Amino acid sequence: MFSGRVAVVTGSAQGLGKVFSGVLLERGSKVCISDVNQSELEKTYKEFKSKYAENVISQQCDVTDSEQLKEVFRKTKDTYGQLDLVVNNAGIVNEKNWQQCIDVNLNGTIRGTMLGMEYMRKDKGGKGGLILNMSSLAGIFPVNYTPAYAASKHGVIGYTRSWSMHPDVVNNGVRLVCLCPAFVDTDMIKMDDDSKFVGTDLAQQVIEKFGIMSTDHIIPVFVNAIEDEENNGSVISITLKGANKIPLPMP
Ligand SMILES: NC(=O)C1=CN([C@@H]2O[C@H](COP(=O)(O)OP(=O)(O)OC[C@H]3O[C@@H](n4cnc5c(N)ncnc54)[C@H](O)[C@@H]3O)[C@@H](O)[C@H]2O)C=CC1
Ligand SMILES: CCCCCC(=O)/C=C/C=C\C=C\C=C\[C@@H](O)[C@@H](O)CCCC(=O)O
Repeated sequence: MFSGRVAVVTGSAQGLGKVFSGVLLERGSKVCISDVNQSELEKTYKEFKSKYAENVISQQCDVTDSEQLKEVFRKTKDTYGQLDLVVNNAGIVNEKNWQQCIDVNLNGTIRGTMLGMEYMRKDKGGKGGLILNMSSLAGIFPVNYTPAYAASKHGVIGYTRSWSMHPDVVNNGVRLVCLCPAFVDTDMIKMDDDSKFVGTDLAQQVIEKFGIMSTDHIIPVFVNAIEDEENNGSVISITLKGANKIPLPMP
């Protein structure tokens, strides 16, 4: 299932993207890691390269820049000859610069999804594959201290679910899944920047309510989404209590 498969993971210099890339490499996949943060990307690349040799390549990429993202896909296909998995993981929280928040989280995911379909659809020369989009519990619940972030993550769910129901996509072997974790122990949830939230105290209260998961807690759900080839269109919440498929709301 993993051995010999080829993946692109955005925002993979650190945090969940780095963990996901490590999981794929450990299981024998080939991975193109990419991130806007060149210095962190370089460090992660060196770390992975020493363990996984030619199974890892790296390409700096800001997901708000279509040409840079296209280059990630081009380089991956040129190097490994195929593409089987796209993890649209790059994300930020920034309520002051809400435009950037939407552009990275939602538009970046849309760009990566469109490229993923272009490279993996059977009618376009691909072999089918999985597009795994990172949403959040903030894509399911309203979040009063991060409205733009919540909007971006609600958008990721709507976008992913919509394509997963398109016959041209389903019939050409591409499936799409959304992961929606609660708080995970990465730099994203650090209270280190006033521009992140509208009300750090409100954020703290909700973090206390949900608790903080280790990145390890997300791995089995990530692995299962890849292994379960019947899984298309799922939106999976992940909290300390476990993982659940969120049913479609009925009007
Ligand atoms: N940490 C958490 O509590 C949760 C995180 N998520 C989502 O998981 C994903 C990963 O987040 P974390 O690892 O927690 O955060 P993180 O802050 O540790 O990592 C995010 C990575 O994305 C990169 N990035 C930011 N802007 C970018 C851009 N324009 N282009 C390319 N890369 C860019 C960063 O440089 C960083 O390496 C995000 O989409 C986030 O919204 C979802 C739910 C909970
Ligand atoms: C603080 C960093 C945010 C970015 C990381 C992230 O995506 C984490 C999100 C985690 C969970 C958010 C959930 C918020 C829910 C509440 O706003 C509330 O509406 C839930 C009410 C549920 C209930 O009443 O039981």
